[in-house]
Amino acid sequence: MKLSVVGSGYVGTTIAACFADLGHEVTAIDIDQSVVDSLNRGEAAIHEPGLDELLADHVGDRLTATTDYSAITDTEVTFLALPTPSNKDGSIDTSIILAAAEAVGEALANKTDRHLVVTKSTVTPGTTQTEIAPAVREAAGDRSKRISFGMNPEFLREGTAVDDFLDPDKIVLGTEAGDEWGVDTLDAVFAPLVEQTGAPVVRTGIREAEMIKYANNAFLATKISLINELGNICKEYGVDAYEVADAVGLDDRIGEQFLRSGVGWGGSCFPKDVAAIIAAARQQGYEPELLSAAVGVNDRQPGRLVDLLTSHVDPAGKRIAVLGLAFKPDTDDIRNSRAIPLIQSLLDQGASVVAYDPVAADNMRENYPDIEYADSAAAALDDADGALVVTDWPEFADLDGEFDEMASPVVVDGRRIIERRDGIIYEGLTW
Ligand SMILES: NC(=O)C1=CN([C@@H]2O[C@H](COP(=O)(O)OP(=O)(O)OC[C@H]3O[C@@H](n4cnc5c(N)ncnc54)[C@H](O)[C@@H]3O)[C@@H](O)[C@H]2O)C=CC1
Ligand SMILES: O=C(O)[C@H]1O[C@H](OP(=O)(O)OP(=O)(O)OC[C@H]2O[C@@H](n3ccc(=O)[nH]c3=O)[C@H](O)[C@@H]2O)[C@H](O)[C@@H](O)[C@@H]1O
Repeated sequence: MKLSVVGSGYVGTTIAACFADLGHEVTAIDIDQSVVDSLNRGEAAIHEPGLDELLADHVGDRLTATTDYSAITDTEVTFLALPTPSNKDGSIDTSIILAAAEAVGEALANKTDRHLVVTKSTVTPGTTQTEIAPAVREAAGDRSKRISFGMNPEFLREGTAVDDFLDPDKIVLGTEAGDEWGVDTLDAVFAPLVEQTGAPVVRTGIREAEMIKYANNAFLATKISLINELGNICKEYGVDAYEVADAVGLDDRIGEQFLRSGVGWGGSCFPKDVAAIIAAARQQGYEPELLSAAVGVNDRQPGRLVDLLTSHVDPAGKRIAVLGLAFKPDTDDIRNSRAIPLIQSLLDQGASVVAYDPVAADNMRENYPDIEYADSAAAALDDADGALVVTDWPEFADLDGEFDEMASPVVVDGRRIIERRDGIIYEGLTW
């Protein structure tokens, strides 16, 4: 099939490359010329394992990128993979996706055949039908009756995006009631993936599909906050939260995943999506107490990490190493990284911060141009009076003699990645 994907960020680039890999002909559309140029060279503008290999296989053949929306008219289905950032009150800002929807509608005004527009972005229940569809339809004018709408939430994780997309736990396809053509068309897009993986397909309504995405992320974020709360209690007792979580996770009803306690959840989605569903619930007149508490626990964890450091060393005027800047390993994404409140708190207390991350330093430099960025964990630790471990990059597990070079070897681990060892003062956040 011929598909177009509007927005070539983490989700758009991944799904465009994966759809091409599944045999579809894909046109990626982005407003940013440099993103388009980079894609057409076969290079992703983002760091995501396996993506460049897929691009190398398919760019110039089944995958091309352009800034020209008119390319949509030559495709059957358009996926909208645009950002849906937070407004101040936590609700989603739909201005970017609506601008794209309008541009899609303008292009479709020149198409005679039927077309399916699918929301891939995370949007609160009702957004596709009450905002996106009207924006497309108004711009498409007379042709608007030939346009169907769908919602296909994305569950991929950054760092494992390609594997997650090509081996999903589930595929959720939301369409409008009675729109058989829409159902069949969306089914056809995913048929090669279903054939390849046997993944279960959930066929549902558009609002249900929108809500499933929020329920999924709210559940996972709350699960982490719950294990963090329990971990904080474990720390008070001197009990190892990881031993507790390992045992608790053996209960099939709980499951072993997402029970790693520590400095909390960051990234572009959990914070934004939990805030959005809280705001949306409030708009409906419901006050979601548990989700607000999950955010509260998460917001508190970085402060607890700094408190553990200050219980051993006063950061004022001291050189403090921050190991890990990305919100999780295998990505250069620093959006809502726990490193941000940590660095800020250290600077507020007068510390001289030296940060290290294998791939995310350049992104953090935009937020904090004036702190020192080391080329290696060893260089960051050299002569440091304390170290905070923020991201569980596997290379940190190999650190050993590097700690001997610290001026005062206080290591506070927010991710359980460093081994407790002789010669260092080691504090785990929840163990
Ligand atoms: N990042 C992730 O892991 C996941 C994100 N999502 C959701 O997917 C959506 C997209 O997120 P990301 O891919 O992370 O965003 P992103 O910020 O990485 O990429 C967005 C892209 O859209 C482009 N763009 C902006 N305005 C445009 C326009 N009018 N026309 C064409 N292109 C335009 C930008 O230049 C950028 O390349 C969001 O709703 C997010 O919540 C869902 C699952 C996973
Ligand atoms: O909607 C999204 O964008 C995506 O959000 C998350 O994916 P992602 O944010 O890429 O990363 P995760 O692996 O879920 O980690 C999120 C945060 O939780 C933290 N985390 C994760 C697991 C855990 O046990 N403990 C923990 O603190 C990570 O360090 C990270 O800061 C979801 O896992 C994806 O299913 C979803 O598609």
